[in-house]
Amino acid sequence: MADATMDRPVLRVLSGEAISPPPAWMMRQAGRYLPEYRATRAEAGSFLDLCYNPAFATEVTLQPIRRFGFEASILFSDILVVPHALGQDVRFVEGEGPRLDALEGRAQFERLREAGDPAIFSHLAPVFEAVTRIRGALPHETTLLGFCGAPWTVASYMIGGRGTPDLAPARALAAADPALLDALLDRLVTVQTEYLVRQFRAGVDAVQIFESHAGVLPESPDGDALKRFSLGPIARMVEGIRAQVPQAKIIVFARGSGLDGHARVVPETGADAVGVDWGVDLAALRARIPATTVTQGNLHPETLIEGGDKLDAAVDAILEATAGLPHIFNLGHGITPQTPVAHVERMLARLRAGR
Ligand SMILES: Cc1c2[nH]c(c1CCC(=O)O)Cc1[nH]c(c(CCC(=O)O)c1C)Cc1[nH]c(c(CCC(=O)O)c1C)Cc1[nH]c(c(C)c1CCC(=O)O)C2
Repeated sequence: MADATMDRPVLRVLSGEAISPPPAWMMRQAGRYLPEYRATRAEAGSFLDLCYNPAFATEVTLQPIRRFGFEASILFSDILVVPHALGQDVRFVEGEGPRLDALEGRAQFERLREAGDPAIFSHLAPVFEAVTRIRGALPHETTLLGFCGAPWTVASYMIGGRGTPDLAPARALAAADPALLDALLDRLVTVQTEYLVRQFRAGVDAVQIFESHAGVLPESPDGDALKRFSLGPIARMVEGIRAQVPQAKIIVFARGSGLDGHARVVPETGADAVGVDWGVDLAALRARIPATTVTQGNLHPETLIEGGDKLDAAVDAILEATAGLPHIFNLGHGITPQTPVAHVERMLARLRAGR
């Protein structure tokens, strides 16, 4: 492990080292903007068939590494395989996104698998198999990232049955039956702690926890909803993972939590790095947090679509805001299907110009 850490630039940054230019990867780097992804996806069948087939999942994970030589590779899967493993029906509707059988109250909660049910991890076995294959196929110096969704983000999909802009169903359940929401969050903390531990045992070098819905939370009686519903449950996962994998490197991406929320991520969760969304002023965040804190991300996915001089300037601004500081280059949210591949190449050329 110690040797691999020294050889893998992303792991070195996660240990606190500033590298210039910073190592790079992109959220959703295996996805529909790549023709080779669309071809494999067509061959695999449905999106979930792709996720649960270790050979196909390995192939699409490696595609962006072959094409662009990113310094990190992220396991190809989805945050919603966990509700699926808990026994909830999950489908991906073409052009519309995920659909789950909404968890509206106690009756549906009682039907979910209990945290200790071995069927949960036999359902997820193809994910661990994919991790081991990917690690075996990646260049030695490429960091392999595992991931899962944060408890609140996953719970909001389980309750709403789909992505909704205001998360009204999840917030309504929180108001009507707060104990039920707590029970659901607890189950997700327990199951996903073990899920990430098993990803480490299968071969990932680090993990990212995606709190995509940190910007929309229920009311909390103590006025600190971010702690109660998001950072608190994530902190319990971080502690649980480290109890079993002491050297585990963990990135937390709390999208929509604002400058204050981003500044709280590392101190309040114990994570090694904070993922920065595109809405946050990176220079202002860096001025607020200790120089030793590791940051990642921030490039607006729309700027990548736009390309040209604006893209160059945005890359330069990120380099300037993080000069001499530990930073991993990334977007501030996932790359979208309409992004031209040539713009990704331009972004990397600008970034690597000084190398
Ligand atoms: C909220 C969320 C989901 N999934 C994920 C999140 C958190 C990050 C974020 O906020 O975007 C995380 C995710 N989803 C996917 C990955 C794979 C690794 C990667 O390359 O980043 C990761 C890390 C593949 C995917 N997950 C999905 C796709 C597109 C599906 C396809 O190929 O048809 C991919 C490549 C589908 C998905 N999955 C999800 C949604 C809302 C959608 C539909 C949106 C869309 O269609 O782009 C749930």
